[in-house]
Amino acid sequence: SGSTFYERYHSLGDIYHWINRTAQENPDKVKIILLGSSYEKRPLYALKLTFNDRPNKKAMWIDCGIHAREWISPAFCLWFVQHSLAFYTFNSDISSILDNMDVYVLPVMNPDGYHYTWTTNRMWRKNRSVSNNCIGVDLNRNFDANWCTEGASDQPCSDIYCGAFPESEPESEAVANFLRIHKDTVQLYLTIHSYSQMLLFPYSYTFDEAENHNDLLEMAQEAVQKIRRYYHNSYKYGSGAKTIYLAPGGSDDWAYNLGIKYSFTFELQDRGRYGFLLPPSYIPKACNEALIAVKTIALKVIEKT
Ligand SMILES: NCCCCC[C@@H](C[SeH])C(=O)O
Ligand SMILES: [Zn+2]
Ligand SMILES: [Zn+2]
Repeated sequence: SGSTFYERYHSLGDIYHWINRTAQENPDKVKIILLGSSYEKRPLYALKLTFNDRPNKKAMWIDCGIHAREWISPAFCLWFVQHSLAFYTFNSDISSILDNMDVYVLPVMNPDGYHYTWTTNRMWRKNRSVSNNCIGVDLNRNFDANWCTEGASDQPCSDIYCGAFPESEPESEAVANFLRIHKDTVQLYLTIHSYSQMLLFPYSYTFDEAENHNDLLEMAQEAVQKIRRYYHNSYKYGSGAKTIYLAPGGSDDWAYNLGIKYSFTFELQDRGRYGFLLPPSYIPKACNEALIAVKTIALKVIEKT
């Protein structure tokens, strides 16, 4: 039997069509926001999910596809939007989240790189900006958070090239600009990556603990316990520096320092058997695991604020 739309990976063009179709089919709940454009002048579209007109509601942010080869990431953003629209009335978790928070979803933060993995090099990670003799900046090293210290490279040919300066790239600048403007309403920042099955929180640019470390640790622990209980899969969790590696200039650390005190990086399936080439048949389980974790964290944020 043919798998459904949400159990397949989609080209950039298909995702742009999905964005337009989803907004058209749900005009009262879904708005398209143009955040800016990529280096190659592709639009950076985010969807804003608003399920009621309650005044001065808070919001959460999910970005996907910052790293081009991590195809399960955009697949999750599409999965999340579809699940929210389809299950809002039936699922109490989803409805209590969406009753309390608007959700900004950026399905493909790095469209040039994503397109490049479909046409030319499946293993591409960075964006496609041209520096002197190499292409691409690692957008997750380009934010203004201890920028270009240990865990990033100042070499343009490196896969962790930090860029010429913080927010040198149109993609990271567009996201940073949006979050700066909305920092008082966005309470939860989530950025979706693959692979290695981890739930990470600040800091990754230092081994120092974040001021609400215990809160973040408890929330990650609870989310990981839910994944284990419902999907029998194990995820690691903890601060980025200790749990994965030192990584400065990251969007999560930057959002945290901006004042978004609940900030998490997800590393989705798997642990290396397929890695970035996770087969489409794994999309439902990988996305359901991420979904229950996102719900758990979002509900805790609502509880605490
Ligand atoms: N903000 C850094 C979080 C930890 C590293 C995350 C991974 C995802 Se592929 C990376 O950017 O190397
Ligand atoms: Zn990544
Ligand atoms: Zn990764």
